[in-house]
Amino acid sequence: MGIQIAPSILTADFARLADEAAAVSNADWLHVDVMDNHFVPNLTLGLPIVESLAKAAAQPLDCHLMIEDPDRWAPGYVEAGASSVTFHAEACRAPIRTAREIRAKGARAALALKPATPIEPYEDILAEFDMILIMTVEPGFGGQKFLDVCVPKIRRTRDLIAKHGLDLWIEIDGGISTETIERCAEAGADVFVAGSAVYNADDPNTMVEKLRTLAADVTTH
Ligand SMILES: O=C(CO)[C@H](O)[C@H](O)COP(=O)(O)O
Repeated sequence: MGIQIAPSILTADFARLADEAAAVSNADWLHVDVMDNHFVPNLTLGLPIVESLAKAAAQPLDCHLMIEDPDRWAPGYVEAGASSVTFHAEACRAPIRTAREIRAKGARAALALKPATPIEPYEDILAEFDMILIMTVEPGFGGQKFLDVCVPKIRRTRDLIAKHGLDLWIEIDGGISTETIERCAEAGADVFVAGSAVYNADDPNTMVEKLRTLAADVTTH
């Protein structure tokens, strides 16, 4: 699939979401951060807005659930129109069942890891997923500083995927900019979430292309 850029609408104007989606028309995905004020200390949006955005946006929706009890809610996001649904390892009670439900409904299933959560305990269930999302900030807010300490986990995840001969994408989320994207791409990431770097840029579409080029130039896997 190559390098993919997923602008996060967390930094967009929530009153103009359709226009904000159109402003990143050359992005591969629209990244939608669903926060419940329990799993993370912030509250954003839920199923009704995802359902409307799925109809209004040209890009497929990449829904990142930062919520408690994703086992209950995740399949509903596929029904609402998400093409990829990510839930957190730290919040999920039945990751295999939930991933299978997401896939059975026709979307890609992804497992997210907070910065202090290792990938190794999930090695045996990697094949249940289409993507691993590695957080490079503590989840909850846009505009935070990239955590360099997460980069070795990207490399270890890429090695585990190769060891098992799988075809998973690795998505990176948090503090991604022209300053930080190359070290993540070098380590093996291929899907890049960027909120403030894209939506605070003078021209969001130009920034999407700049990020894509920087990552593609250093990708080796
Ligand atoms: O999941 C998130 C926060 O929990 C956001 O997607 C992420 O932080 C993107 O924002 P930025 O690129 O500004 O860091």
